[in-house]
Amino acid sequence: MRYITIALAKGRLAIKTLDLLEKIGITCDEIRDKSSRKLIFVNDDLKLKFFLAKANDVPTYVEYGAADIGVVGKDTILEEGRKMYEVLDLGFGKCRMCVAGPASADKFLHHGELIRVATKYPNIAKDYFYNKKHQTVEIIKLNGSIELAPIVGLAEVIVDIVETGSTLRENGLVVLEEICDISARMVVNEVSMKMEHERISKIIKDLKEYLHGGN
Ligand SMILES: Nc1ncnc2c1ncn2[C@@H]1O[C@H](COP(=O)(O)OP(=O)(O)OP(=O)(O)O)[C@@H](O)[C@H]1O
Ligand SMILES: O=P(O)(O)OC[C@H]1O[C@H](OP(=O)(O)OP(=O)(O)O)[C@H](O)[C@@H]1O
Repeated sequence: MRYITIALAKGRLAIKTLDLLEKIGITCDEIRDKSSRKLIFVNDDLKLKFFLAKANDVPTYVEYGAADIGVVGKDTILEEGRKMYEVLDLGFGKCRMCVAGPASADKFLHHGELIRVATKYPNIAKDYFYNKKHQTVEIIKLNGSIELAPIVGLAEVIVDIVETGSTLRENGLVVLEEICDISARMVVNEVSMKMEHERISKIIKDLKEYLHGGN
C-alpha cells in the first residue's frame, strides 16, 4: 500500500494538530521529539508519513503532491493562493485578519487615500484594499513585529492577525476593520483526493465525527 504523506505547519499549530490527529488514532510520537533533527517521520503500521514545514511552504508541498494532506492556517491558504482542496475547518488556531492602526488612522480608510499598509500578508492586503475597498494603497512587506510599523512611521495602518488583541492594546493600536476569520484547515492535493479517495475520506470523516461529536 502506498504511504500517505501529511505536512504539518511548524510553530503554533503543530502540537494542536498532532493532538487532534491522535484523537482519531493517527499517532506519530517521534515528531514531538524537539531534540531530533530528523525531517520526515514514518508510521509503518498506518502507512503514513509526516513532516513539519514552514507554514508558508505547506500549500506548496500539497499543490505539487509532495504531501497528500496538509494542515495550515486559513491566512496562509489565502496568502499563498495554491491550487488544492480545503476540506475541513479544524476549529483551533482561531484569530482574525484585521486592518489595525492608531484610532486616528480610521479616516484614511473612508476617503480612499493613498496610504501605506505594512503586512506579512501582501496578497491578502492587496485583495482587500484593491478588490473589496477599491482603494489604491502602497503595500510594504514585513516579516514580523508588524505593529511597529505605524508606531515608527513606516505605514499608516497594518494588516495582521489579531488573537487576544493584547499586542495591539499594548502598543496603542486598535482594530479598524475586520477582513476575515482565521483558523487551522485541512487541505488535500487534488490528485490524491481522487487516487486515495477512500483513505483520505476516512480521515476527514473521522475528524468530522470527533470535531462535531461534542468531544
Ligand atoms: N496570535 C496569533 N498570531 C499568529 N498566528 C496565529 C495566532 N493565533 C493563531 N495563529 C495561526 O497560527 C499560524 C502559525 O503561526 P506561527 O506564529 O506559528 O507561524 P508564523 O508566524 O507563520 O511563522 P514565523 O513566526 O516563522 O513567521 C498562523 O498562520 C495562524 O493561522
Ligand atoms: O492579538 P494577540 O493575541 O496579541 O496576537 C497577535 C500577534 O501575534 C502574532 O505575532 P507573532 O507572535 O506570530 O510574532 P511576529 O510579530 O513575529 O509575527 C501577530 O502577528 C500579532 O502580532
